[in-house]
Amino acid sequence: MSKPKVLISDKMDPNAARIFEERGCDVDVITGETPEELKARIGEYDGLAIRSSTKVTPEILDAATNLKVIGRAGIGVDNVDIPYASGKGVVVMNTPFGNSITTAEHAIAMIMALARQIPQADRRTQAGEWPKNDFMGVEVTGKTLGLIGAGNIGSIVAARAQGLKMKVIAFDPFLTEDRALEIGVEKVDLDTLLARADFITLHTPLTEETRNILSRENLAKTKKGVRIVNCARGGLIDEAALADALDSGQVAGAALDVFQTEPAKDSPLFGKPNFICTPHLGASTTEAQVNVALQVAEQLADYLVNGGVTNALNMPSLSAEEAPKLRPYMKLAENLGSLVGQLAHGNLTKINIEREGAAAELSGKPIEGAVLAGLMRQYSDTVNMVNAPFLAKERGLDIRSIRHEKEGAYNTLLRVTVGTDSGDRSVAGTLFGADAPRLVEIFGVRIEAELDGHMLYIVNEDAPGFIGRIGSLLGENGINIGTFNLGRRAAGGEAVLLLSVDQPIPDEVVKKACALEGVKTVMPLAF
Ligand SMILES: NC(=O)c1ccc[n+]([C@@H]2O[C@H](COP(=O)([O-])OP(=O)(O)OC[C@H]3O[C@@H](n4cnc5c(N)ncnc54)[C@H](O)[C@@H]3O)[C@@H](O)[C@H]2O)c1
Ligand SMILES: O=C(O)[C@H](O)COP(=O)(O)O
Repeated sequence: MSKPKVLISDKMDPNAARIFEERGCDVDVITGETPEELKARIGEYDGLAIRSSTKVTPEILDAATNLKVIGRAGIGVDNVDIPYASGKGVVVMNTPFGNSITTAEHAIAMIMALARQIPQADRRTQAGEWPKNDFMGVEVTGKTLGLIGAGNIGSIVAARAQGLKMKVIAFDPFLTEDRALEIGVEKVDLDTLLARADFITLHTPLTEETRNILSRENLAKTKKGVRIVNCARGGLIDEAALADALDSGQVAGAALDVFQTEPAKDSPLFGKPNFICTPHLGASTTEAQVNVALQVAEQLADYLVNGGVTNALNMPSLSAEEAPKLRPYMKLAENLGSLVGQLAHGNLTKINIEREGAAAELSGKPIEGAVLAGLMRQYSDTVNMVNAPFLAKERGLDIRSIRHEKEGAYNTLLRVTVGTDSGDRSVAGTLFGADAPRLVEIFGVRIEAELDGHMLYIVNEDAPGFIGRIGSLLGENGINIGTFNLGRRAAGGEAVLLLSVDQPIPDEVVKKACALEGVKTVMPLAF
């Protein structure tokens, strides 16, 4: 049998190539190629090892006719089109913890550099100026640090900042009071954090919820003279608004490691006296790069040589025997988790996963993992079916798997109920035939829908003419409807509409839909 072939397409510690060879793979290290060059080459390879520079787009994946696995030596996988890779049957793995300490240390270094303007003072001192009177710093002792995102990296930053005698407050919808207590931070809402923090540091993935979380409006709500650090992802801050806030003095200093467009060759922030930056160096230490290179090579080689799955973002760990029976349930479970995660807002406290009829005969753990991965992917791009239950428990979520042997209206059913501040919310689904997952109930309303691609969820008053109005609105905006699914509580009561559409729905169309007569809720969804 020929050896699996792996391409390392981003700069990576040489230990990665060594491990691939030792584990029985052929490996090429070819970095810095253009997308066209990579597209021409990728067809030869079974495995692809990357960092953040290689963009794994649908075009690359279409050309990757032999590709079985992509390994990200690092955390963020926003450079990989995971749904498209999943559709092509390509497993995507990352190394969720290998560079967390290093990145947290970079954030702390940025906080200190901002407090004492070290880069600016260094530049002028080395230019022979000796500008001793131009750099009055601030102490961090006793200051309030606001964490936006208190996951792996955020909680390490919290521990380090506490060592510096800072008071740490955190905004993170997935942070439970127990976990907050454990890491010694005060859990607050975003507006409180903005109003109270002397320093703000961001540690969330880039999602639809976090994009622009420091918008112009939110920057205006900050404490005057705040200092801001972003070592997470570009796109979390409105860079033009930040530049204005630095000019006005609302923000006293900002330090970015990541930019909306990378490589950042130009930015409204460049040249501002109170702005410092690094070129996405958060993970760049010898220690972190050795960690992630070793881990990614071990994981990819194990999958290619032995079929073992570790830290996969789009695949559960399954034995060869169970796999075919469980696979359609896993898809249903992940979709139900994702649906309830996208629709249920507020602090989640509990999750009940009920299996009824034929589903009750199956192993509960993979189904639980799939529900939690779907649910938590809204909050973190490091979550997978293997680590989702662990992360959910660590964050204090009360998770219950419940079996009902007796069949109800369906001979097999999964029901996911989440408890939030505003009450319990529940969705349910079944399989049509042996393997076609279908949603059959949403928040108490019976409906039948396939959850796939881009969708629009609408709750409206059940009244004549509404379907025509929404159809016309989407048509006028060039949005093609794929499927149209309706349900209602009672005639003339609340109705639910779930549409699948061929493209993402722009914000302005969502706003127009919200303004239609009788509409109560409009939410774009993605599966
Ligand atoms: N600069 C770098 O080189 C570098 C290196 C490593 C990681 N990163 C990035 O850092 C980020 C954090 O990594 P991590 O390992 O801590 O991830 P993580 O998944 O452990 O933590 C992310 C946290 O963000 C929280 N979150 C999600 N949505 C939120 C929202 N709307 N508001 C507030 N909090 C929200 C989650 O609940 C979670 O606790 C990722 O984007 C990762 O890609 C950057
Ligand atoms: O998400 C990550 O792990 C970081 O952004 C590191 O990216 P890099 O490996 O390209 O430095």
